[in-house]
Amino acid sequence: MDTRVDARTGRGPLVEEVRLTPVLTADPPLLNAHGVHQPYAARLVIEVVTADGTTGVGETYGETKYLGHARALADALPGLPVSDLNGLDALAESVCGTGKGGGTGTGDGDGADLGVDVGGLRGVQTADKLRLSVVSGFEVACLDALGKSLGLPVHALLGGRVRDRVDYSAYLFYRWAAHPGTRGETDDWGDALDPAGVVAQARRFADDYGFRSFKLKGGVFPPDEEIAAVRALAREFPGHPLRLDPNGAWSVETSRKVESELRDVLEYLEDPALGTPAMAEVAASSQLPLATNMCVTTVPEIAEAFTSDAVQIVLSDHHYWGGLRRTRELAAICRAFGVGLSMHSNTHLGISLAAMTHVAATVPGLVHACDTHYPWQTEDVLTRRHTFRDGALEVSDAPGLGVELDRAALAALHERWLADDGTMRDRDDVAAMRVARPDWTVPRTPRW
Ligand SMILES: O=C([O-])C(=O)C[C@H](O)[C@@H](O)C(=O)[O-]
Ligand SMILES: [Mg+2]
Repeated sequence: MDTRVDARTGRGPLVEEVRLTPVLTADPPLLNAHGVHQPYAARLVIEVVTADGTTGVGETYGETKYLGHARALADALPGLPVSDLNGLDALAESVCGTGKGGGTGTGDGDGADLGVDVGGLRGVQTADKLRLSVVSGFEVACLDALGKSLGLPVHALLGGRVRDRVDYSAYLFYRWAAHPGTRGETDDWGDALDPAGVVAQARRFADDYGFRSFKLKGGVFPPDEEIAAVRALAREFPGHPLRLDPNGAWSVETSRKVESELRDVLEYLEDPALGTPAMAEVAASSQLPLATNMCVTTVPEIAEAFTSDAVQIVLSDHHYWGGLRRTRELAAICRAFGVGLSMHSNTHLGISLAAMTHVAATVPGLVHACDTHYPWQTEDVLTRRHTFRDGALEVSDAPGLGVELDRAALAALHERWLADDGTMRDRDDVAAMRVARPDWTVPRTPRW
């Protein structure tokens, strides 16, 4: 019997089993407004096995607070048709909670606002966003399984690709050569702590991967030093799209000063100031577009930000927006308001990069290269790493995501997670900074 599609219901095969594998993947000592990356970052690999013997893979954040929801959803999912993605959303609401008191499972189900996530780097943390971040990994795994089952690539399930390649930008970080303390892997990038170091890093990104757009993670040094670094990049790469992102570390006044000094070389300025009202003040006098992955990260934040013209580009992230279909919904809302769309990235593995590439391939009018941390990740759970050519990834037409799990690599990264005493399982850039600077505390905002 053909179990791919049920002739009576028109639905895909039923989910039989869900496997969750939390992992710790090596992360370099990348600096940001809050501190430094820990030596290892937690990710969760989700496998959905269906009745026709297909396995789909997805990936999302792996911190402890995500795992509780993921376990509840994994227990509830068997029996649902893998094509029933609206059913997946509803199921997640019932087992994880909605932020409106509707939850019966591990979700806290009350009080939408849980504060900010990882020191605010991922924006506000609400009960809904937590659930959506978990759902995103399951949705990708279901789409991968369904695509494999039907012999179709994920982009086809989203309506089909409108481009053959997706452009990515080089994500430049101030960084140390090695992690302080006793833990962590080493790499051969060396440090980058001044304009010359930033330019050398960008040169390597350009030579090795062909990236043409460059984003510098700022908010690390006083603004004048970061302005000098961007100026140095503009001299080395004249005419290339450049971005600077201090993660809201500047006051409105400082943001305006930086904007006026860099408006001739930047493509956009990303989250110069914290929160929609401050962004709107900066935007009012800015000749540069402002981009965000901090003040617009949930649907309820859209109306104020768009109607006050606080942001001109939203950096979507399918993890916290709730998956690939919701990313396309966000894209439609952005189009309606004349707001641009591109993509944000945290530390992630190749499964998420494949998912980002599939959805990006289907979004019309994607004119800005997407962010990705992937080149910083020396480890992966795939049998074949993604290869950037001319700063872009080819859109795969293989069934599903077009990636294959490397079970030995997955097991090794899971072993590391099991062996960890808990310090690396929850991202804490402030604690990681304290290893080098015991007096380090959460920087006040705005810092400059
Ligand atoms: O604002 C951004 O682009 C990010 O939040 C990306 C990452 O979180 C980045 O800041 C990091 O990992 O340090
Ligand atoms: Mg950002």
